[in-house]
Amino acid sequence: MNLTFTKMQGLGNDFIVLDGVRQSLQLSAETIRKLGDRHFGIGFDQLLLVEPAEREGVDFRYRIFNSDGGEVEHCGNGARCFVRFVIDQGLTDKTEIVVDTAKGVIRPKLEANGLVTVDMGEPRFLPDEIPFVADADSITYPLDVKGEQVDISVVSMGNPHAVQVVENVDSGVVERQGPVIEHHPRFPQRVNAGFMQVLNRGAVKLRVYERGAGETLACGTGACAAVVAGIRRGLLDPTVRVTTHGGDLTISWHGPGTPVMMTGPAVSVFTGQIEV
Ligand SMILES: N[C@H](CCC[C@H](N)C(=O)O)C(=O)O
Repeated sequence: MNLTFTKMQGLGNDFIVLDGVRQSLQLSAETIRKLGDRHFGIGFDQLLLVEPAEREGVDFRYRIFNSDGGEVEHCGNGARCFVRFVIDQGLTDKTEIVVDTAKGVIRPKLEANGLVTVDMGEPRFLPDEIPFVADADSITYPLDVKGEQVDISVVSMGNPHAVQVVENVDSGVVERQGPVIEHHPRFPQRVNAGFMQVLNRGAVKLRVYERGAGETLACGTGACAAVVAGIRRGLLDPTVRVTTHGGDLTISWHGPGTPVMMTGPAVSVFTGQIEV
């Protein structure tokens, strides 16, 4: 089958986006892994599949697959690229879109300045909601990382995140601890491992070693989880600039019962075709 795809990126977190509205697509995990291979395939962190809405009041459905072939619940940078894609492809004439994802409904909006703002939904914290193995709910949890004792916060944005506050994100801690935390036995569905360096109450640096993809240049849900964790720890104000290796995101959260809001860029790189 000849597959048309659009290569996109949000702060260097890169995707291929497929139109599952005008064509019916069923891709196996093996095909997704092959497409995601940066040497033998196209290469991406995640594959985004745009599908027709399945119910009233929703414009589209959007599915997300990591480069390891696994389907996941949510992707923040991907949500921004999704909006850019459906508008560029003429699949909608709206600029504010209601989208069904595996984690629930999100509402991305293309702003007049070309950036995209996404209502990322409410964060969840209870261990069972992550999922994370713990005896009780807490702001932080001690975690043994192959002999290193660290304190993490756990946050679900629909997908699981373990967030640490570190002195220096570029000290080697991401390379050393990221893969170990991703596969830590206390995370039954694995986890995205975030490392946050607090610069001041309105600015952080963040690196994320992602579940099923390894370290990415930026992680939207990871930025949301990190800001929420920092606010709950009393370290951050409600609106924060998150600086990643791929660039800056603006994240806002006003406490329990409110959604996390994310604003950032979305860029189409090229469109191509490939035989699958
Ligand atoms: N890069 C995505 C996160 C993908 C999440 C995926 N790595 C997982 O949850 O397994 C983002 O911008 O939010």
